[in-house]
Parts: sequence; C-alpha cells; structure tokens
Amino acid sequence: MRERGFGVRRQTEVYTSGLAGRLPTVPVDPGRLERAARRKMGRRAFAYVVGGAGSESTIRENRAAFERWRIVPRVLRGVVGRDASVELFGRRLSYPLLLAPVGVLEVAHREADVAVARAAARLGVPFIFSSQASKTMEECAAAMGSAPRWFQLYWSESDELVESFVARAESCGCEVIVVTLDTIMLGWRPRDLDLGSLPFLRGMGIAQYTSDPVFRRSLAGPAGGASERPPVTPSTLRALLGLARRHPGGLLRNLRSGEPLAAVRRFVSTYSRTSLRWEDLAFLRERTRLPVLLKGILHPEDARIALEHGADGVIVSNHGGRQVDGEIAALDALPGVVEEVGGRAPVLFDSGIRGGADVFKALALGATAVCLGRPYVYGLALAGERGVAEVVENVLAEFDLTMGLAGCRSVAEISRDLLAPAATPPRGSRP
Ligand SMILES: Cc1cc2nc3c(=O)[nH]c(=O)nc-3n(C[C@H](O)[C@H](O)[C@H](O)COP(=O)(O)O)c2cc1C
Ligand SMILES: O=C(O)C(=O)c1ccccc1
Repeated sequence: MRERGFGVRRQTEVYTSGLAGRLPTVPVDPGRLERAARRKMGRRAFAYVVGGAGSESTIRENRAAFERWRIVPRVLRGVVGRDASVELFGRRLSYPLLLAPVGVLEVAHREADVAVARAAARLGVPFIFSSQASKTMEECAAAMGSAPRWFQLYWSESDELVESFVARAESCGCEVIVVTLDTIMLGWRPRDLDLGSLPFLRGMGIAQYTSDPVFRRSLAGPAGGASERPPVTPSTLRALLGLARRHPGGLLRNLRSGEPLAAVRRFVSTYSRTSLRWEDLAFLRERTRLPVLLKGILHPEDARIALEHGADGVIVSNHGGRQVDGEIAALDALPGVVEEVGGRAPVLFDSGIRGGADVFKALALGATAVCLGRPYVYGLALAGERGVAEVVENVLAEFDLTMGLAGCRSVAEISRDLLAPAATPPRGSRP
C-alpha cells in the first residue's frame, strides 16, 4: 500500500509541519500520548485500558525488559531504499506490524473498532478484530475494502458459537484465526475493582455476540434468562438503561423484554471455556482452512506442543500484563520460544511495544512481526481514526529510521548481533 521510504518522508513531513507551526494531532512521545488520553477519557475508561493484573508488576516488567537490551548499529552499509516488508501467511505486508485485538473499544471512542479499521486499511496494517469488539466484524470489514484483517477468537463454551464466529470471520475476509489462550478468565484488576467498574463495563464489547444468529437463538429459550427480572435498585436501573440503549430494538421494548440483560448473562456464562485442552484444537482445525495462531504463549514447551497440535504459529504475549501479576516479561520469553520453534512457523510478539525502536528489538530477538496494543487505543480516544493513523505512522516512521540508522536495508538484516545487554540495570522506563 505504502511505498518504500515512507518512514523517511514522514519524518521530513513531521519536521516541515513543525517549522510551519503545525503540531501533530496526538503527542508523538508515548508517555505524553498516554497522559493526554488519561485527561480525555473518563476515569473508568482509562483505568480499564491502562490497567493490569495485581500490582501491575508485569506491565512494568514488560517495559523494563526492553530497556535491558541496547541497539548496536552498523555503519556505512548504504541504506537507501529500505524495505521493511515481511511475508506472513502468503501475504506481503509493508511493515512487520499489526494492530492487536483490543476489546471494548467503545470506552475510547464512539466509532470504536470501525475507526480503527479505517485507519488500519489506510496504512495497509492488518487489524485483528476482537471477539469482544464494540462493533461487529461485518461493519469493520465493510470499512476496510480489501485491506488485510484477522479474527481473534475467545473460545466459547458453545461449540456452535465457535463455529459461527469462525464462519463469519471467513466470510468477512479474515485471513488468520488468532486463538487467545491467556484470558480463559479475566485477570485480577484492582483498578477496575476499586472504581467499581463492573456495572460500567457490563454490556460493552458484546457486539459480535448480540449480532450472532446462534447467540441470539440461545437467548430465546428459557435458559436464556430473558424472563428473569432483576430486583430494581437505582444501580440496576442505571445499568439496564445503559444496556437497553446500546442494543437494537428500542429502549422500552428492550427494557420490557429483558433481552439486554439476558444477553449479558448469556455472554458472561459462555464467552470462555476454562476446560479447554490441547486436544480441542482439532475441532477448530477441522472447521477452517485458515491459518490458526495461538496467542498468549510464554513457555517454550507450549510453543512446541502448539505446533504438534497443528497451530500455524504463536504470539508470544502476556496480554499487556493484564492477566497474571508477576509474570515473565513477554520480551524475556521471546528468545526461548523462537529457539524452540526453530523457524518452523512465525513467532509474533506483543506486550510493551511503544515505539519503533521496540519493534526493532523484538525483531532482532527473533519475532516475525509485532502487534501494537494500548498506544493505538490512546490515539483513538484522542482523535478517532486520525489519531489511530498518526500513532501507527509514528511507530512505523521511528522503526524505519531505526533500521536505517542501525545499518539495515531489510527486515532480514535485523539480526541478534545488533543487540547487546544493557551494561546497567534500567532506571525508570517510559510507559
Ligand atoms: C483494553 C484492552 C483490551 C484487550 N482486549 C483483548 C481482546 O479482546 N482479545 C485479545 O486477544 N487481547 C486483548 N487485549 C490484549 C492485546 O491484544 C495485547 O496483547 C496487549 O494490549 C499488548 O500489551 P500492550 O498494549 O501493553 O503493548 C486487550 C488489551 C487491552 C489494553
Ligand atoms: O480486558 C481484556 O484484556 C480482555 O481481553 C477482555 C476479555 C473479556 C471481556 C472483555 C475484555
């Protein structure tokens, strides 16, 4: 989509617009970006996005791990015409970057996933649709033309729902199914707990479910709970009003039918299957010809078992530190997984990518490509589609510059010997 050298032109553009007195729409510095989003977003919304499990030591560790590696550039290598493209599952991508699946994007912006889909399509960066999206995969796909998109699956208790999601993803033109394995239960998140965010979040991020024929059918029967009435307290009334407003079918009719509440209850009881085991992957394998990628792999042994069970690749990730407090930094887990996989399949990476130099380090440690998470959500909160596009462009521009300044003309040249361990342990690190 974008030609080579885009990053360099972009940097020139940034300076030129700076000279002309024009400022970027969203802060370029990741720390300032996060702080600007905090000021703009409601406190529950921001806490949900920024927050993590327990003491948030995993979030800090994700960043500290990047600081423990330093880049050792090579010079005089002729870096004109740099090519940052990579081939992934039969498609050549201009950059080794994707947008991570992020649920509940309506907390950041009214247009939510659709704004992200438009920005991603404009840049040719694949967008991984979340199972917990605020807009349906069909709406997002329609906003993307033929640009690349993938689908992330939370494996439901219901086999039929899993089948339906996968079939819908295929018809929407998704090219890869990503199965997230680290969130079979939601982590312990003190920020959300202390703010009492549950009623705020209830009923959000369930668009893929409420638009699904299998899910809707399951609401009709007695088990759907549509006939149950909650006790009416001010807080249930507020939650119900919010829910009814967010669901198609008119406020009053919705409230009378009890359907929104039933949908939430059904969602909570079916979105995830804690009994899932390796053997279950065969079910998915039999139902799709798309490549299947397992997200949330940290142990090298699990990477090996994943390939034995027919996975087409893995994503090394700790869910941005949102699931297990005290977990290994995703970047520290990367080399072990890369070694175990031994080039047999792509190894993607996320958790802690904040700028282009981070992309470079992850690639030097063996990642095939990386996923950007929270930063694009902050761009979305600040300026919708344009904000997302700017955040992504900034990461790409910095990556392109880092490549060139480190003496690399292609992604294949980003090798392990261009990194050295930091001589001193990291002091504070940027968020
Ligand atoms: C608000 C929020 C919601 C998320 N929702 C999902 C999701 O629905 N599915 C999923 O696989 N990962 C989800 N993730 C995890 C991201 O895909 C990714 O692993 C994580 O954001 C990477 O960490 P980073 O943002 O610190 O770089 C979510 C992350 C955040 C911050
Ligand atoms: O918050 C998350 O990180 C996430 O992945 C999720 C999981 C289930 C429901 C909503 C979000």
